[in-house]
Amino acid sequence: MGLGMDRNRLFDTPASVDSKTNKKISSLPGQAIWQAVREHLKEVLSTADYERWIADLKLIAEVDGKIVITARDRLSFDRVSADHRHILQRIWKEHDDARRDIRLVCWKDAGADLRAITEDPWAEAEPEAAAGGAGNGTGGNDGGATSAARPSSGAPEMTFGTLVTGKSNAISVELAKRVADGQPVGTQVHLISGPQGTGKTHTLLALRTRAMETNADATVVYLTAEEFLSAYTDGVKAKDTSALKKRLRSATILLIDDLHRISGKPGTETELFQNIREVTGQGGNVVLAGDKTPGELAGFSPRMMSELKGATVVEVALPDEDMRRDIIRRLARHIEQAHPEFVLDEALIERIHTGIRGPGRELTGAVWNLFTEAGFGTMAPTSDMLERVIRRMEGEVRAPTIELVKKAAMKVFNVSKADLESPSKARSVVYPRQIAMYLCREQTHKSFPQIGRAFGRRDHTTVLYAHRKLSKELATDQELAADIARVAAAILEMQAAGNH
Ligand SMILES: Nc1ncnc2c1ncn2[C@@H]1O[C@H](COP(=O)(O)OP(=O)(O)OP(=O)(O)O)[C@@H](O)[C@H]1O
Repeated sequence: MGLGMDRNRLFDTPASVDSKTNKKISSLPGQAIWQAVREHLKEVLSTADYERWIADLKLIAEVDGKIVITARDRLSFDRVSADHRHILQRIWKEHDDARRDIRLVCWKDAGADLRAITEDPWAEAEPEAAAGGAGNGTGGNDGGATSAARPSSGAPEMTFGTLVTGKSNAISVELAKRVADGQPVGTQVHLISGPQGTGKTHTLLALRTRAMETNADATVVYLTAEEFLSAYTDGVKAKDTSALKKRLRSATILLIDDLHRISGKPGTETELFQNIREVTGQGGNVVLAGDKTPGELAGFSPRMMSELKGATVVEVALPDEDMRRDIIRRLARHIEQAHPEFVLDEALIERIHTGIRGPGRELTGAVWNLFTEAGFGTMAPTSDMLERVIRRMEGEVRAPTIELVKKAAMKVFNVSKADLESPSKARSVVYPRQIAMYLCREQTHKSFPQIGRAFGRRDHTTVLYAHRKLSKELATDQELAADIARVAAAILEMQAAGNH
């Protein structure tokens, strides 16, 4: 895959200086590095995550020494910021001898400085590709496949053959197989619920593959709730949602992933509800997946709740010990077929199982990281390599709580919790509060409204404003950057001391 190639060759164009901001800007820096970074990410992320969130990112410029990578819309910006920013940064630095920092921006919010030096990076995308992403809500079995289902190099396909089954997911797997095979399952709407990373997407995509293999008449449409939301919003803006409706209603099996992500959006939810009704009215099946049971879901309308409560609900739990070992073992064996040097013995498998505390996603992530550490499978993995992977991953994936971020800011700036949550506009309070809000957004994976509520029930726009302001100022304000780093260091220290 040519990793490491061109590491020292930067395709930088001569830098210019923006007269208003005084920032040094050059367009198209390090495209060769970006290519290598994308290949590397393809190896370490799941196929679904890579195709859904990374494949569409564009590197557009270098501004004041930072590499600017842009996401097409707020949805992908938010998701990449929350879930993949750290790994993107780390892998970039591995490939860039200059070890530049990355700045992630949403193209829709990009400032005039960036728009002045680069055209809309997606303008040239061929219509098919542009339509197949998060935009139009397609994703059936007829070639309009959703990004999540596209195969990529390396990772095993998400089928029932590669899904480890045990006590924690036996019922959801059985349900999915029955739906795929067209066997009656009682209701026509089904909800698979369970914690993140436990294989719900894997199950839906496996269902899809099986239905396509066994039933030529089946029309399977898979899309995430966010893709639905985004397609619906685009349709409303264009005053035409008919294409989305037509597509969804053609389904004999409709699969909607990450359902919880549209709770609290009444228009979208009503539209989804009507599509569900339409599919079931024609005798089709709908399988929804999300990280909450109907009882835990908040923010849905009574009509949608009643629909969900009438559904068959199957819960997926965290995998037990044997399943965890099996998830690691199966992926390792899969990689070994293409990379015979990459042999994971039982001791290493055991160490991944004990060292990585998270669910399936983190276990498979650890195997891919070890693969990378072992020269992309060109060397036998060793326990030293694995210890490095575990240290990196466990450091990276443990997000602090909002309360811990507050505590760290209180310690660094010597302010009280009451100050941070108060309406005070004194600079001595506003400054630490904004830094705490900024770090909450960067590190806790919480939404703007959740953070706002935790800071004296403030509106989410206050948090959004603080985050935008600091993100912008950080590029030029060394003192601010140092203060943010001090709070981030205090968070790490407190975590090391067992605080969460
Ligand atoms: N039981 C399992 N067998 C094999 N692989 C698994 C299993 N559980 C999880 N994985 C792997 O972990 C990764 C994450 O799984 P997946 O995306 O399906 O989880 P999820 O429950 O949908 O998560 P989220 O709620 O965050 O969307 C995938 O690469 C998947 O193949």
